[in-house]
Amino acid sequence: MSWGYAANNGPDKWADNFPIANGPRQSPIDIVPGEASYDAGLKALNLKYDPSTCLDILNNGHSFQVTFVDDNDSSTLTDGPISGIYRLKQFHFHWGASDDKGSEHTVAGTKYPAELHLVHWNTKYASFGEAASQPDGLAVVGVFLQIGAENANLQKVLDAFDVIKAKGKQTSFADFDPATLLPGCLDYWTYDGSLTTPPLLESVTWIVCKEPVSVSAEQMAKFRSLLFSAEGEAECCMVDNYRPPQPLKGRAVRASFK
Ligand SMILES: NS(=O)(=O)c1ccc2oc(=S)[nH]c2c1
Ligand SMILES: [Zn+2]
Repeated sequence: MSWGYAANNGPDKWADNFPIANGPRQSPIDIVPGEASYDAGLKALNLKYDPSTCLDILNNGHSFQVTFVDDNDSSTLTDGPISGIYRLKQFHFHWGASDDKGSEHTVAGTKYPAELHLVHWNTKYASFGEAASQPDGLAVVGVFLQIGAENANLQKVLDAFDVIKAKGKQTSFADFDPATLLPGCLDYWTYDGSLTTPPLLESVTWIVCKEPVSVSAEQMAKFRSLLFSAEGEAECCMVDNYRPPQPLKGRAVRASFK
Protein backbone atom coordinates (compact mmCIF):
# COMPACT_ATOMS: atom_id res chain seq x y z
CA MET A 1 0.00 0.00 0.00
CA SER A 2 1.35 3.44 -0.80
CA TRP A 3 1.39 6.44 1.48
CA GLY A 4 -1.53 8.83 1.76
CA TYR A 5 -3.50 10.80 4.34
CA ALA A 6 -5.95 8.16 5.57
CA ALA A 7 -5.86 6.50 9.00
CA ASN A 8 -4.10 3.40 7.61
CA ASN A 9 -1.45 5.16 5.46
CA GLY A 10 -1.31 8.72 6.78
CA PRO A 11 1.35 10.88 8.52
CA ASP A 12 1.41 8.74 11.68
CA LYS A 13 2.34 5.69 9.58
CA TRP A 14 4.94 7.27 7.26
CA ALA A 15 7.89 6.41 9.55
CA ASP A 16 7.27 2.70 8.84
CA ASN A 17 8.58 3.10 5.28
CA PHE A 18 10.35 6.46 5.64
CA PRO A 19 12.25 6.47 8.97
CA ILE A 20 13.51 10.02 8.26
CA ALA A 21 9.97 11.03 9.30
CA ASN A 22 11.47 11.19 12.82
CA GLY A 23 14.59 13.04 11.64
CA PRO A 24 16.18 16.23 13.00
CA ARG A 25 14.88 18.68 10.36
CA GLN A 26 11.34 17.64 9.47
CA SER A 27 8.56 19.87 8.12
CA PRO A 28 6.12 21.47 8.59
CA ILE A 29 6.52 23.24 11.95
CA ASP A 30 4.49 25.56 14.14
CA ILE A 31 5.96 29.03 13.65
CA VAL A 32 5.90 31.04 16.90
CA PRO A 33 6.49 34.68 15.83
CA GLY A 34 7.72 35.71 19.30
CA GLU A 35 10.42 33.05 19.17
CA ALA A 36 11.65 33.83 15.64
CA SER A 37 14.80 35.94 15.55
CA TYR A 38 14.93 38.96 13.23
CA ASP A 39 17.97 38.64 10.93
CA ALA A 40 18.95 41.95 9.30
CA GLY A 41 21.23 39.98 6.98
CA LEU A 42 18.29 38.29 5.26
CA LYS A 43 17.69 39.72 1.78
CA ALA A 44 14.31 40.36 0.15
CA LEU A 45 12.97 37.48 -1.94
CA ASN A 46 13.67 37.86 -5.65
CA LEU A 47 11.09 35.86 -7.57
CA LYS A 48 11.17 36.16 -11.36
CA TYR A 49 8.66 33.95 -13.15
CA ASP A 50 8.05 33.66 -16.91
CA PRO A 51 4.44 32.57 -17.61
CA SER A 52 5.56 30.89 -20.85
CA THR A 53 7.37 28.23 -18.76
CA CYS A 54 4.02 26.98 -17.44
CA LEU A 55 3.45 23.47 -18.82
CA ASP A 56 0.60 21.45 -17.36
CA ILE A 57 -1.62 20.72 -14.38
CA LEU A 58 -2.02 17.28 -12.87
CA ASN A 59 -3.79 15.37 -10.12
CA ASN A 60 -1.05 13.17 -8.63
CA GLY A 61 -3.32 11.50 -6.09
CA HIS A 62 -1.94 13.55 -3.16
CA SER A 63 -2.58 17.11 -4.41
CA PHE A 64 -2.78 18.84 -7.77
CA GLN A 65 0.31 20.48 -9.15
CA VAL A 66 1.16 22.96 -11.90
CA THR A 67 4.48 22.00 -13.47
CA PHE A 68 6.97 24.29 -15.23
CA VAL A 69 9.67 23.90 -17.87
CA ASP A 70 12.88 24.01 -15.83
CA ASP A 71 15.58 23.49 -18.49
CA ASN A 72 16.64 27.16 -18.27
CA ASP A 73 16.67 30.09 -15.84
CA SER A 74 13.40 31.69 -17.01
CA SER A 75 11.56 31.18 -13.71
CA THR A 76 13.80 31.55 -10.68
CA LEU A 77 14.11 32.38 -6.99
CA THR A 78 17.25 34.22 -5.88
CA ASP A 79 18.34 36.18 -2.76
CA GLY A 80 16.12 35.80 0.33
CA PRO A 81 17.88 33.34 2.66
CA ILE A 82 19.49 31.40 -0.17
CA SER A 83 22.61 31.78 -2.28
CA GLY A 84 22.75 30.94 -5.96
CA ILE A 85 19.89 30.41 -8.41
CA TYR A 86 16.94 28.11 -7.73
CA ARG A 87 14.57 27.18 -10.59
CA LEU A 88 10.79 26.86 -10.23
CA LYS A 89 9.72 23.27 -10.80
CA GLN A 90 6.08 23.20 -9.67
CA PHE A 91 3.53 24.60 -7.31
CA HIS A 92 0.80 22.76 -5.42
CA PHE A 93 -1.46 23.16 -2.40
CA HIS A 94 -2.53 21.44 0.81
CA TRP A 95 -6.02 21.98 2.25
CA GLY A 96 -8.63 20.78 4.73
CA ALA A 97 -12.10 19.23 4.71
CA SER A 98 -13.33 22.41 6.43
CA ASP A 99 -12.05 25.99 6.75
CA ASP A 100 -10.65 25.44 10.27
CA LYS A 101 -7.70 23.31 9.02
CA GLY A 102 -5.66 22.57 5.93
CA SER A 103 -2.33 24.38 6.15
CA GLU A 104 0.85 22.47 6.98
CA HIS A 105 2.73 25.24 8.74
CA THR A 106 0.81 26.88 11.57
CA VAL A 107 1.39 30.28 13.18
CA ALA A 108 1.26 30.18 16.99
CA GLY A 109 -1.08 27.20 16.59
CA THR A 110 -3.32 28.87 14.00
CA LYS A 111 -4.24 26.65 11.07
CA TYR A 112 -5.19 28.26 7.76
CA PRO A 113 -7.66 26.58 5.36
CA ALA A 114 -4.95 26.01 2.75
CA GLU A 115 -1.26 26.51 1.97
CA LEU A 116 0.46 27.08 -1.40
CA HIS A 117 3.93 25.64 -2.01
CA LEU A 118 6.16 26.97 -4.80
CA VAL A 119 8.95 24.42 -5.24
CA HIS A 120 12.39 25.48 -6.52
CA TRP A 121 15.65 23.51 -6.97
CA ASN A 122 19.28 24.66 -6.69
CA THR A 123 20.91 24.92 -10.13
CA LYS A 124 24.28 23.90 -8.65
CA TYR A 125 22.78 20.40 -9.07
CA ALA A 126 21.84 18.80 -12.40
CA SER A 127 18.11 18.28 -11.76
CA PHE A 128 15.26 18.48 -9.25
CA GLY A 129 15.74 14.79 -8.43
CA GLU A 130 19.42 15.22 -7.64
CA ALA A 131 18.85 18.46 -5.73
CA ALA A 132 16.11 16.83 -3.62
CA SER A 133 18.75 14.62 -1.96
CA GLN A 134 21.04 17.54 -0.98
CA PRO A 135 20.80 19.59 2.23
CA ASP A 136 20.73 22.85 0.21
CA GLY A 137 18.95 21.36 -2.78
CA LEU A 138 15.45 22.83 -2.57
CA ALA A 139 13.74 26.09 -1.57
CA VAL A 140 9.99 26.07 -1.08
CA VAL A 141 8.01 29.30 -0.71
CA GLY A 142 4.90 28.75 1.40
CA VAL A 143 1.89 31.08 1.23
CA PHE A 144 -1.13 30.79 3.53
CA LEU A 145 -4.65 31.12 2.14
CA GLN A 146 -7.35 32.69 4.29
CA ILE A 147 -11.10 32.90 3.67
CA GLY A 148 -12.09 36.24 2.15
CA ALA A 149 -12.68 37.75 -1.25
CA GLU A 150 -12.64 35.54 -4.33
CA ASN A 151 -9.11 35.22 -5.70
CA ALA A 152 -9.41 35.82 -9.45
CA ASN A 153 -5.86 34.64 -10.16
CA LEU A 154 -6.42 31.40 -8.27
CA GLN A 155 -9.69 30.91 -10.18
CA LYS A 156 -7.71 30.41 -13.40
CA VAL A 157 -6.17 27.32 -11.77
CA LEU A 158 -9.48 26.07 -10.32
CA ASP A 159 -11.14 26.36 -13.74
CA ALA A 160 -8.91 23.51 -14.93
CA PHE A 161 -10.15 21.13 -12.21
CA ASP A 162 -13.01 19.54 -14.15
CA VAL A 163 -10.57 17.65 -16.38
CA ILE A 164 -8.20 16.57 -13.57
CA LYS A 165 -10.79 15.41 -11.02
CA ALA A 166 -9.35 11.92 -10.62
CA LYS A 167 -5.86 10.67 -9.70
CA GLY A 168 -3.55 10.48 -12.72
CA LYS A 169 -5.45 13.03 -14.80
CA GLN A 170 -3.29 15.69 -16.48
CA THR A 171 -3.95 18.48 -18.94
CA SER A 172 -1.98 21.27 -20.59
CA PHE A 173 -1.92 24.54 -18.68
CA ALA A 174 -0.22 27.51 -20.34
CA ASP A 175 0.66 31.13 -19.73
CA PHE A 176 0.04 31.28 -16.04
CA ASP A 177 2.10 33.61 -13.86
CA PRO A 178 2.52 32.10 -10.36
CA ALA A 179 3.63 35.52 -9.09
CA THR A 180 -0.06 36.49 -9.20
CA LEU A 181 -0.61 34.06 -6.29
CA LEU A 182 1.90 35.84 -4.01
CA PRO A 183 0.90 38.31 -1.27
CA GLY A 184 1.71 42.00 -1.68
CA CYS A 185 4.15 41.93 1.23
CA LEU A 186 6.94 39.31 0.96
CA ASP A 187 8.05 39.40 4.61
CA TYR A 188 8.95 35.80 5.54
CA TRP A 189 10.10 33.33 8.15
CA THR A 190 12.82 30.86 7.14
CA TYR A 191 14.20 27.62 8.61
CA ASP A 192 15.90 24.39 7.48
CA GLY A 193 13.39 21.60 6.88
CA SER A 194 12.18 18.81 4.66
CA LEU A 195 9.67 17.71 2.08
CA THR A 196 6.32 17.43 3.88
CA THR A 197 5.38 14.28 1.95
CA PRO A 198 7.32 11.05 1.51
CA PRO A 199 10.22 10.66 0.83
CA LEU A 200 10.41 13.49 3.47
CA LEU A 201 13.95 14.35 2.33
CA GLU A 202 15.74 16.91 4.52
CA SER A 203 16.70 19.15 1.62
CA VAL A 204 14.40 22.17 1.90
CA THR A 205 15.13 25.75 2.87
CA TRP A 206 11.63 26.81 3.89
CA ILE A 207 10.51 30.37 3.19
CA VAL A 208 7.04 30.98 4.69
CA CYS A 209 5.35 34.29 3.90
CA LYS A 210 3.83 36.13 6.85
CA GLU A 211 0.96 37.66 4.80
CA PRO A 212 -1.78 35.31 3.60
CA VAL A 213 -3.65 35.65 0.31
CA SER A 214 -7.44 35.39 0.00
CA VAL A 215 -9.57 32.48 -1.17
CA SER A 216 -13.37 32.46 -1.09
CA ALA A 217 -15.40 29.76 0.65
CA GLU A 218 -16.77 28.74 -2.78
CA GLN A 219 -13.23 28.38 -4.10
CA MET A 220 -12.32 26.18 -1.14
CA ALA A 221 -15.30 23.98 -2.01
CA LYS A 222 -13.79 23.62 -5.50
CA PHE A 223 -10.48 22.35 -4.00
CA ARG A 224 -12.53 19.74 -2.13
CA SER A 225 -14.16 18.51 -5.35
CA LEU A 226 -10.92 16.82 -6.45
CA LEU A 227 -10.45 13.11 -5.76
CA PHE A 228 -7.63 11.09 -4.20
CA SER A 229 -9.07 8.14 -6.15
CA ALA A 230 -8.56 7.23 -9.79
CA GLU A 231 -11.35 6.85 -12.36
CA GLY A 232 -13.28 3.67 -11.73
CA GLU A 233 -12.27 3.47 -8.06
CA ALA A 234 -14.60 4.28 -5.16
CA GLU A 235 -14.66 8.07 -5.02
CA CYS A 236 -12.58 9.55 -2.19
CA CYS A 237 -12.56 13.38 -1.86
CA MET A 238 -9.15 15.02 -1.84
CA VAL A 239 -9.24 16.80 1.54
CA ASP A 240 -6.99 17.00 4.62
CA ASN A 241 -3.87 16.36 2.49
CA TYR A 242 -1.65 18.09 5.06
CA ARG A 243 1.04 16.83 7.45
CA PRO A 244 0.75 18.25 10.98
CA PRO A 245 3.60 20.28 12.55
CA GLN A 246 6.74 18.34 13.52
CA PRO A 247 9.20 18.79 16.42
CA LEU A 248 11.52 21.81 16.02
CA LYS A 249 14.45 19.85 17.58
CA GLY A 250 16.44 22.97 18.39
CA ARG A 251 16.22 24.63 14.99
CA ALA A 252 16.26 28.43 14.69
CA VAL A 253 13.45 30.17 12.84
CA ARG A 254 14.57 33.52 11.42
CA ALA A 255 12.38 36.46 10.44
CA SER A 256 13.13 38.80 7.54
CA PHE A 257 11.10 41.51 9.27
CA LYS A 258 10.90 43.22 12.69
N1 LIG B 1 5.00 19.58 0.15
S1 LIG B 1 6.50 19.98 -0.27
O1 LIG B 1 7.36 19.82 0.88
O2 LIG B 1 6.48 21.33 -0.83
C1 LIG B 1 7.10 18.93 -1.50
C2 LIG B 1 7.74 19.50 -2.59
C3 LIG B 1 8.26 18.69 -3.60
C4 LIG B 1 8.12 17.33 -3.48
O3 LIG B 1 8.56 16.35 -4.31
C5 LIG B 1 8.18 15.21 -3.75
S2 LIG B 1 8.57 13.74 -4.43
N2 LIG B 1 7.52 15.41 -2.58
C6 LIG B 1 7.48 16.78 -2.41
C7 LIG B 1 6.96 17.57 -1.39
ZN1 LIG C 1 3.61 20.89 -0.27
